[in-house]
Amino acid sequence: MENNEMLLEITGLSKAYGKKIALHNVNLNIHSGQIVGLLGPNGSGKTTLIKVLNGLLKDYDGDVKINGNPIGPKTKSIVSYLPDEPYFADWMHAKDALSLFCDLYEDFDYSRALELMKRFQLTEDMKIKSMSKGMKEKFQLALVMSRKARLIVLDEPIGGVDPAAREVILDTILSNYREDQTILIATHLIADIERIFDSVVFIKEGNVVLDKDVEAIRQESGKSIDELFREEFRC
Ligand SMILES: Nc1ncnc2c1ncn2[C@@H]1O[C@H](COP(=O)(O)OP(=O)(O)OP(=O)(O)O)[C@@H](O)[C@H]1O
Repeated sequence: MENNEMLLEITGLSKAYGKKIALHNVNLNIHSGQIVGLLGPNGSGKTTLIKVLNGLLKDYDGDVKINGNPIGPKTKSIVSYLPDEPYFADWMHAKDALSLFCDLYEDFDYSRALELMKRFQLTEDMKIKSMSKGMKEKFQLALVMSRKARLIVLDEPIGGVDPAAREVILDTILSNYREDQTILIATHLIADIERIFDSVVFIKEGNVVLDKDVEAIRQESGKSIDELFREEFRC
């Protein structure tokens, strides 16, 4: 589905927390219309990179542009972010969170959110507090995927759901993204998710060590992404 427009341009990105270097001179370009896996072991810098893209971390070195704009209000309005933990208050009902998204994001498509919720067997009158971990994940994913954002960033989107529900979620991601969108997915569940990746980025101790098309990897190495990852990161 890739089109040639460059959506994300990262040049010389470095970020340290005190003495700890989390990202080291990262260079990365990502085109529109792809699903990209951001893969690396614990502490390799994935969340730090995601936070930079979302405008949540500002004190970094280097240059980051999304759709030609430096990180700021313009990019925030075109990035839809699923964090790896629940972010709605327990007192809310699903319909309150839907209204919140409607107020916050001009590009939010309410009817699409309802469609996705239906697919996930969730209803507007459900209370967030009474949802299981997996139900909360599905609900948040339905909201995040219902923005017509250019970049959708999903941090561990299927960590809390059972294997059957994982398949439904992956099919939903595949069938709901458009050509002008890019989806960046950080995950440890590589074997489960790799079927939907167009390309992958391996990150190791803050460095990008691989940035490649999945088809090329499979053809050149004869390996799955999961196998390649295990080889690269074996201790
Ligand atoms: N707020 C912080 N203060 C200090 N160090 C931090 C902070 N956040 C992250 N780090 C450090 O930066 C490095 C990268 O962390 P990051 O959370 O980006 O990794 P990650 O790849 O997302 O890990 P995981 O897969 O476990 O979520 C780690 O060494 C981590 O300890």
